[in-house]
Amino acid sequence: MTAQITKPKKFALTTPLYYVNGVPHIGSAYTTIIADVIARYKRLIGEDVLFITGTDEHGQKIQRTAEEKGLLPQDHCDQIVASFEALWQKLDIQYDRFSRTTAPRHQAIVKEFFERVWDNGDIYLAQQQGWYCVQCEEFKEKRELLEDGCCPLHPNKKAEWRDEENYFFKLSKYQSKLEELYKNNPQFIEPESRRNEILNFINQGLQDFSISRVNLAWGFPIPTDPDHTIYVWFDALLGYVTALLDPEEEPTLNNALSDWWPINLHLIGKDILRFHAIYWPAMLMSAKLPLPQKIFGHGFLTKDGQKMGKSLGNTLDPFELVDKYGADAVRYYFLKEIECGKDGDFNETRFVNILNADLANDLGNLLNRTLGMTQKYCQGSLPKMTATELPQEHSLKTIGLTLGEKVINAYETLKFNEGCEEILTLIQAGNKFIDEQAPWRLFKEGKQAEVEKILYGVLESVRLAAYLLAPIIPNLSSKIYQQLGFSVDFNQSDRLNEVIPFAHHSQWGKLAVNQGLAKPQPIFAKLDLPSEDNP
Ligand SMILES: Nc1ncnc2c1ncn2[C@@H]1O[C@H](COP(=O)(O)OP(=O)(O)OP(=O)(O)O)[C@@H](O)[C@H]1O
Ligand SMILES: [Zn+2]
Repeated sequence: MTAQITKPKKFALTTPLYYVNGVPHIGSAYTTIIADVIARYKRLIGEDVLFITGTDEHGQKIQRTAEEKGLLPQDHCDQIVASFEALWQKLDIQYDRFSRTTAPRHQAIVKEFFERVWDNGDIYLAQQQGWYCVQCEEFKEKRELLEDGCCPLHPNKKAEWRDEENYFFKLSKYQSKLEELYKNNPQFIEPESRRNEILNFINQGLQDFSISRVNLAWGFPIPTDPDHTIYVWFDALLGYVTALLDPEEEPTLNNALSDWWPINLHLIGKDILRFHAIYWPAMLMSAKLPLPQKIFGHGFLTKDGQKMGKSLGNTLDPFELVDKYGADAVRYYFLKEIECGKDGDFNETRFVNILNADLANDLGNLLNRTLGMTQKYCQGSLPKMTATELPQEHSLKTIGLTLGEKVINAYETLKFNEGCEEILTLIQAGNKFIDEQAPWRLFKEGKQAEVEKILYGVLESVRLAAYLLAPIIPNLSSKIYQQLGFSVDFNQSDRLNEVIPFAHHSQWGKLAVNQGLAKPQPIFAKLDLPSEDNP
């Protein structure tokens, strides 16, 4: 008899390909952290993951930025790309592919795709007149602009009048097909508020959009007319497809789409929703290709209510933030404190307070004090008992038994803040349990079995919390697991599900009997409040 080998499920996800008009800021980091958490979660449950990020390097915005710096566009792009890569390393982002739209093989993919759409009769030449926001690389309706003619997302940049001959894509032809798509797949655009935004927009009737520019050197030429340059967005969206090629593979659409297409999730900010939820599926329909499964548009990190952005310069330096507080702290804060989908203001005092409360006081302290007591009362090894010996009404067991399922559901639906809250409930209950049960008193009274029972329940709670938080705080979870006697590093991305199988470790009561415990060491030192609050 031959054993049946079931192949793991595949999951491909992307961040936007970020414009290289400036070094990455905390907003770019926000999307990439969320995508990394999803990728890590999917790997942990044993799925085969392809996590794509990268950079969008063409267009007027980049050409102008390079000119201002007196650099060749390609040199400018290379410099900025290096800082993106450095930031992802600093934040422990485990991406599989970094897609750059200036890669020569990307040009081959764009050309082949363009030709498909052209052959389908969906491209024509016409006059384009309108207001163009170079920062968005998008035409805007007059009514969308602020009174002074600036784009609301870029209130320091005036939209520019354009009147030129462009190639157009027949978006209007796909109106009813797109309506059908949204109707038959209510989960294609999430969250609900973003879906409604797109439904409202499409209800006004879709207009064809121009997919070429004249008088712009920095980009790929239109294959049928080299006087025109392909519109940066047409090119950029295809960067997701190029990323699917294996490193040495010949760049053809067939090769690119053979293994990982269609992509399961495009994670983006709400600023680029229309491109992904309308233009992109229509372009794919025109090329007769399957559509991605889901577009999720999260909210903005804001400063005084305004979107933080490279163009506006009202951002925070993520390098500084990580240097000061560590990668896990930054990752945790954004996932726990901001509902994925809603906007969130960043405030450093709040940041420090949350981390001190959750990671230093609740989680770190619970591990530390419980391990300390285990050293003192149980000679440093795990109480010789199993979770089945704990009564059904045990307060931590009650929470722990259903926690895994709740947290899985939170990860699957991108409700990370709810997942974190659920886990914190167990941690806080653990601290309360120790205070109430006072094992130090029981130890003095010689009630060793009771002491062991208490410590086991609490250590198991910390273990379960650490496991379920591992996609968010991989370094802290590794430290906790190691102190609990497992030789595990959650940053080891392959075979994690074999070493610490999800089906087992995500459940309550799996701490092994007789496991050797390490000496307690604080996992997260309390942070100082930023200087303006700490005179
Ligand atoms: N303030 C923000 N909050 C959340 N995500 C952001 C923010 N700013 C940028 N992003 C992420 O980056 C994507 C946009 O990338 P882009 O390279 O255009 O950055 P940008 O800083 O918004 O640039 P610019 O200010 O020039 O428009 C968004 O879709 C989102 O994924
Ligand atoms: Zn704009």
